[in-house]
Amino acid sequence: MSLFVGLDVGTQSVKLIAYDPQARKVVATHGQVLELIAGDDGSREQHARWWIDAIRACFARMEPAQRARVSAIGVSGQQHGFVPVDAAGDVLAPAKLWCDTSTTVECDEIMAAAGGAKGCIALAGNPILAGYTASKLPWTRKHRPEVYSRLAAIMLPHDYVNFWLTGERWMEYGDASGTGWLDVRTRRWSSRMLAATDAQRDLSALLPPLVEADASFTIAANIAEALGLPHGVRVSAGGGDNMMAAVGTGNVASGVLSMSLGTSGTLFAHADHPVVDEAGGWAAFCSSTGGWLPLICTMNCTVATESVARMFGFSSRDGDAVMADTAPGAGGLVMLPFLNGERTPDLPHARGSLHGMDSTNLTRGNVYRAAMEGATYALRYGYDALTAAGLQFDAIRLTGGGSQSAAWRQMVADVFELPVAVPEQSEGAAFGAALQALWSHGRANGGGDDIATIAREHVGTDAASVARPDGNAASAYRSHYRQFRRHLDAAMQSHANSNTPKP
Ligand SMILES: Nc1ncnc2c1ncn2[C@@H]1O[C@H](COP(=O)(O)OP(=O)(O)O)[C@@H](O)[C@H]1O
Ligand SMILES: O=C(CO)[C@@H](O)[C@H](O)COP(=O)(O)O
Repeated sequence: MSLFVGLDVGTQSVKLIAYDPQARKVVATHGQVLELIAGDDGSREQHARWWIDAIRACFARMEPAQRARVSAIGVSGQQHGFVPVDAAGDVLAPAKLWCDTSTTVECDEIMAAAGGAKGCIALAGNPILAGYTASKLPWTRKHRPEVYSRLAAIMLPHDYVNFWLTGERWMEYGDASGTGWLDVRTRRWSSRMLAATDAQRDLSALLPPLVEADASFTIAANIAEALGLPHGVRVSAGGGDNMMAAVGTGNVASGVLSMSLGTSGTLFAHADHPVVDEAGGWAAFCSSTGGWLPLICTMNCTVATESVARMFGFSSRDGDAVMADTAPGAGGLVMLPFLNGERTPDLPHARGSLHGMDSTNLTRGNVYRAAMEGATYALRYGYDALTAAGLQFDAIRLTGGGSQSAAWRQMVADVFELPVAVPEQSEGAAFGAALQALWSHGRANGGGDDIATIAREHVGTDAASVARPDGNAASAYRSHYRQFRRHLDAAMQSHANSNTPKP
C-alpha cells in the first residue's frame, strides 16, 4: 500500500499530493501559500527557505499513518529560478525567479557575445530570454558581487529542494534546458554559451551532474525523521513544473497539447526528437521523461484575471458568475495583459493596456472577461508559431488553477477550436511528479512500467469538464483575436522603435 508523493513548488504556493497507485486514488492534498518579493525594476524573488518551510508545513498536515506509507517523492518546480549556493551548501541570496525581468541588459549581453539570438539558437536551441536562468548569473556578478565571489553551485528551484531532501546535487535535462546553457540537440552543456555568459569563470564547475529522468536518490536520514517519513524513501529526478505537468496530463507521446493556466500560461507537447525553431518562436526544451518538450510560456495568465478580480473586490473563484452576462469579445474591450512584462512575445518591459472602452462596456464582467480573453489570446499567439511550423494537435489537456473555471475551459475550446479536457487530477505538475516517483521507484527495484504505460494507466480525464468548440463563439473570437493582434502588433512596433539606436 505504498504512497507516492508529488510536490510542486509553484510561484504562488507549494502543493503536496499523495497518490496510492493501487487504489488509483489521491489520498491527500495539501497546499501552503508563498510570498513574492517584487521590485520596481522587474525583479521577482523568493527565499529558498520559504519553499522548505512550506514543504514542512504540507508534510506536517499529512496524517502520520499516511506518511509512514510513503515510498518515493517527486519534486516539480517553477522553472528557471537561480538559487546561488556556497561550498557549504548554504543559499547565498534570494532566488531570482522565472518571472524576473530585471536582467534584460544581461540577456542582451549574453546574446551579443554568442552571435545574437540566432547564434544562441545554433549553439543551444534557445535564445536567452528574460526569465531564463543564464542572465541571472551576470546580474549577480554586477549587483551581488559578494554572492558571485562565494558561488560554488547553481541550482534550479526543484534541484535545491532535491538537495535539501537528499544532500545530493543533480540536475535533470528538462529543467536544465531552461537555463539557456544546455544544447538541447546534444543534451550537453554548451561550452560556448557558458563562456558567453561568463568569460572569466568555468561555469560548468558550478553546475551539478546531469542525470536521466528515471534516476532516484535516497532521502537523507535526518530529513526523513524530521518529516516523519520512513528511512529509505526514494527521491526521483524531478523536473520543471511544465515537464511534470506533461506527465500529469498524460502528455508523454505526440499529438496532445497540454496547457496550463497558472501564474504563467504555458502550452507544450511531447516530442521524441529536438524541436528547435530557428526563429525562436517557442522554447525548445527537453522533457523530464527522456524526450523533448517544445513549449510556449506567457508571463501573465492568472496574473491578469487575479488582478482584475482583486481590483473589483471579488475572488477569481467567483469569476464565472461575474462574467455570466458577458459575451465573447467583452463588449469590444481588448486587454493586452502584460502586467509583469512579457516573454511571448518578447516584450520584457511591456505594460498592460485596455482598449475599446466606451460608456456602455466598462463593467466588471467585461473587464474580467477581457483579462481572460487577453491571457488566452497571448497563448494563441504562441500556438500560431507551433502550428505554422507544421505541428498538429487534436485535443487540449488543461491544467493549472484557471482550468477550474468552466468559462475559461469553454473559451480555450473556442479560441483554439479544439476539444478541451481536464485531467481527473487537476494539479497536473504535482501529480506528474508523483507519477515520476512511481516510475523511478520501479526502476530502482529492477523493474516497473515505462512512463508511457504509467501515464496511460494512471491519467484519466474528467468527463464532466470536457468543452467542445462552439461554432458561433469560435467565429466571434476569430474576429476579436484579429483586433487583439492589431493592438499587439502596435505594442511590438513601439518596442522595436524604442530599441532602435537614435542617429
Ligand atoms: N475557479 C477559478 N477561476 C479562475 N481562476 C482560478 C480559479 N481557481 C483558481 N484560479 C486561479 O489560479 C491561480 C493559481 O494557479 P496555479 O496553477 O495553482 O498557480 P501556480 O502557477 O503558482 O502553480 C489562482 O491564483 C487563481 O487566479
Ligand atoms: O517560466 C516558465 C516556463 O518557461 C513558467 O511556466 C514557470 O515554470 C513558472 O510556472 P508557474 O509557477 O506558473 O506554475
